[in-house]
Amino acid sequence: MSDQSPFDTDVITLTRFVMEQGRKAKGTGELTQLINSMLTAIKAISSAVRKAGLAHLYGIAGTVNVTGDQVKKLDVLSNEMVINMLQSSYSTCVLVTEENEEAIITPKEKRGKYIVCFDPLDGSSNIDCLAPIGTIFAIYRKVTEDEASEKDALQPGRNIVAAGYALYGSATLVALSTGQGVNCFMLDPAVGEFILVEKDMKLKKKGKIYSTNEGYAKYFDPAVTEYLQKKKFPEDGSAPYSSRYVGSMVADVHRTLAYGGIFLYPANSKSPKGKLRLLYECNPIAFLVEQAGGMATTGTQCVLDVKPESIHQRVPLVLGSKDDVEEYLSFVQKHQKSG
Ligand SMILES: O=P(O)(O)OC[C@H]1O[C@](O)(COP(=O)(O)O)[C@@H](O)[C@@H]1O
Ligand SMILES: [Mg+2]
Ligand SMILES: [Mg+2]
Ligand SMILES: [Mg+2]
Repeated sequence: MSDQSPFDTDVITLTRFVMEQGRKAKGTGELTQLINSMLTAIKAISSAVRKAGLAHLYGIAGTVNVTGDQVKKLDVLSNEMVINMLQSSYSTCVLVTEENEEAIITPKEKRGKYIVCFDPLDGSSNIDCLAPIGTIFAIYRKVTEDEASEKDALQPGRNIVAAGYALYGSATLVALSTGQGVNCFMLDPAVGEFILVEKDMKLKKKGKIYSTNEGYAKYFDPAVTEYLQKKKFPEDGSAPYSSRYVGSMVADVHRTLAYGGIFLYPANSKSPKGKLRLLYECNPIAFLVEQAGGMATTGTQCVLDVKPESIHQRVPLVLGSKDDVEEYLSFVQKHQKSG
């Protein structure tokens, strides 16, 4: 059929893409099953997000989660959806989610070899104002013969087998990497499939946008303050950077991947470890950013090299275009030297 036809009869869906990658890796198909189950949850969350206002799904659920976040109704619904879809894929043994204090051990009869750390709904503070929100996940292989436990999830991000995020924005997009670059797929609601829209996405070496919540400027470390000052008042005659901040990590990260630049959620005097959680926000996102040729650092080491100590631990996060992150690190080093 000519490629001028309006209907692609050989469309690359995410399901097909994952099966082909699994076949190439001569895998058992378990990872394919797992990712496809994650996609089912994402499609269901996308549908719920888009009718939340009509289905009275806005607002708070009335509880606070283990990291002190006020839990929204969509947080709870998304969390249950992901847990149920993943456990019924017969490919998981341990789940870690932002919304459960303890790790969830898959019932023996449904157990597989993968651990999934996920943020079922990212950007909860933006739900009721219709700003973009997302879902984030990282998949690891169980590496010990011990009985499945929370310890299986305490692996450095370098061990990630696959990671991705869904962005519920003007369209629903999934960015996924299984270690061979980042591919982006857009949901075609008419077909209910994610269609490949961008192969092997690469971050620009340097951008023109910085993204951070400047409401914390009073609490910023001097290195952050000086770095941001240089972005606003460059002394080399270059144009100042633009500032963009959605307040949903997935939205701010996807814009950084698409346009280049730098996203910062650093430590500050109020939050000495920053706010974002290592296992289900920083690690999966850092994996994708590195796969797209960018950098993701805590300020003192690559995010993916951090050895996790607890499942909800926070780390400072600065990520984006290599030149921008390296420039930021030069300010951190300068202030470390001057003590
Ligand atoms: O409001 P702040 O302090 O700028 O924090 C915004 C950050 O908090 C988050 O909403 C935290 O994620 P959750 O919504 O999943 O708890 C991130 O998506 C976002 O980057
Ligand atoms: Mg939260
Ligand atoms: Mg989040
Ligand atoms: Mg969340």
